[in-house]
Amino acid sequence: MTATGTLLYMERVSVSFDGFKALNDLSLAVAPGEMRAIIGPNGAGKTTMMDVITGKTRPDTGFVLFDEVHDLKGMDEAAIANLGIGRKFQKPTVFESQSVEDNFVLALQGERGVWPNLFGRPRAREAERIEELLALTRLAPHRDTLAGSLSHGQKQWLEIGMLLAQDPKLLLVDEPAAGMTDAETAETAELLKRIATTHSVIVVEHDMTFIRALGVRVTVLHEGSVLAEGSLDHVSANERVIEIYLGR
Ligand SMILES: Nc1ncnc2c1ncn2[C@@H]1O[C@H](COP(=O)(O)OP(=O)(O)OP(=O)(O)O)[C@@H](O)[C@H]1O
Repeated sequence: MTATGTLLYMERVSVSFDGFKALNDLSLAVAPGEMRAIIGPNGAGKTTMMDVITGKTRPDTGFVLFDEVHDLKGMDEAAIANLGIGRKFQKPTVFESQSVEDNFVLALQGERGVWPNLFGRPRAREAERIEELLALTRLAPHRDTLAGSLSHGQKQWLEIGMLLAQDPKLLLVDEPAAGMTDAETAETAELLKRIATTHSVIVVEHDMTFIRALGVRVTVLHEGSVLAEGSLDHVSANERVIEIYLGR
């Protein structure tokens, strides 16, 4: 593998916790404009991998390069976020007492504080971006609804939209379908597919119906390394993948 032409490039990354290797020589490359699904049994290292990319955990060894030139290993979480890496954690964290639209206003104007945001008139470009985000997330009919009154699925879509307000080059999404109804899960797959037309996305998920709906390249992690990679059909036919999933 080489870093040329990649947006994210990890080479032989290892992370140990008290001698236990959560990541063990992990190598992974994601291309610009690619959506990649990461699967693997509990404890495979999926969360640790996301923590390394976002600077929450420092690798003991290996390279992590963003956009070919930025060495993420030496950067803190804020600097990595500023490079254009956004992360959506499993639990939604929206401003429950604000409307959907005002959540987008706050996300767009993040650093400037709440008062000018909510009481000043949004400028033309901001108003346009809000309409785009409402359309993308299909939340336009709920623009005046308080975020706290949304369904679990709608809150997740709102938060994903809020992350996009910062226009990250790479969006990391952690188990978006957890706790969702089947209809919400299908809608979430469609949302990520729309997002992936203009952003790179890495999504960690256990729900195979959701992974199939995404229709993207899948990386299977096991014991901190890549066990298999390819289409869902390709990795599902792999003997070792079948063994670890069926516990044989
Ligand atoms: N801070 C930590 N200290 C000690 N061990 C840790 C720490 N973080 C993770 N681990 C261990 O590292 C291994 C990998 O954990 P990780 O959370 O990355 O797996 P995962 O694939 O995300 O699992 P899950 O699907 O259950 O979320 C696990 O055995 C876990 O117990």
